Amino acid sequence: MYRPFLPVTEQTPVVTLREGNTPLIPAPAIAAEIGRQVQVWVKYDGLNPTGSFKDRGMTMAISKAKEAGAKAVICASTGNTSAAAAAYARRAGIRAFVVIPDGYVALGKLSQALIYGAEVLSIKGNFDQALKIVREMSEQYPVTLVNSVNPYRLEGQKTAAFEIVDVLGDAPDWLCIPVGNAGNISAYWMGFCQYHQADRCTQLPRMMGFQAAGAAPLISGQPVENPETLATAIRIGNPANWKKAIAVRDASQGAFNAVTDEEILAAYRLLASQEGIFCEPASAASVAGLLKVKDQVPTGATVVCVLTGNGLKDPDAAIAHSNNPLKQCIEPDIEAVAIAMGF
Ligand SMILES: N[C@@H](CCOP(=O)(O)O)C(=O)O
Repeated sequence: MYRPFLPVTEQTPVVTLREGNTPLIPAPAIAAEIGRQVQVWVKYDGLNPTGSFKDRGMTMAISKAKEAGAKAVICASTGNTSAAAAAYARRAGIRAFVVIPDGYVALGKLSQALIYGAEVLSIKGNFDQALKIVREMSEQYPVTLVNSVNPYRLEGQKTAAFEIVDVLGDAPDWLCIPVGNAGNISAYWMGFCQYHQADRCTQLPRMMGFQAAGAAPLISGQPVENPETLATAIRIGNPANWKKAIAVRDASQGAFNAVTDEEILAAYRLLASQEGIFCEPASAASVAGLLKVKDQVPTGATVVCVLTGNGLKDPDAAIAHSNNPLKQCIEPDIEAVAIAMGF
């Protein structure tokens, strides 16, 4: 459907798992927190084949790598990129190497990379150090880099913007999005701009980017040497797409803000308990950010919050931060269960 907007030809061996076409879901509970007839939607990209938005970019990056004859791909990852790279490389019959920060990749993501057959190397360092290594590796060895510095990644990821316009009939007034390595905000903007040029929408959104307070280089203006946040997907201190993201913010008259881990967790719980939507913690930064700046939302505005990854990616976070304690060790009879249920 979006082929005319993508750099593919008849010769491109398209490697796909039928990614994209994810739901744009109304979020009335979040809208009620803001009031003033503001409409809030969430773009739930956690419903992609490997559970995150990375699949949109990886179908393009791996297809183009295969077209160019690559035999191996490499990425640094906080988890989602590694899962997507591993799955699409397997589908293409290409080797995948992933370099991850030891101890900071959520369980679901690590298990995905392993079961898809990636060769996983965990370093005693953070994501920024891992990215530096894989960039150098791709310059010195026959491996194609599939992080978001690969331009085909952003080409694929821009399709999420097309889908939003196709559902809403126009671009939203605001797009709220988590910012880690800052590729996705750049991809969305490219998508909105291309659709605008093609007369598919009449306006462009303000791009509102949100980083975790402990990993907020785009807000402080300085790289963060030791980024820290429970939102491990955006635990990045020196984003590869830094300059692009600043250009997007300025061109869209948008803004970047930081949200604390407590604000992220409050939004994470709100999404699950009020909207029935289970995303990973980093995804909830978009909603946490919207709620933080809610007084700035124009009356009657349409706002889309991007939810980048599925909650099942990080089951430890859900168990640790749920308000609902597990009622354990109940005797196996109906009376004991009824009492535990409060009847
Ligand atoms: N959160 C990311 C970090 C790498 O981002 P990328 O978009 O440059 O691949 C991940 O999932 O690894």
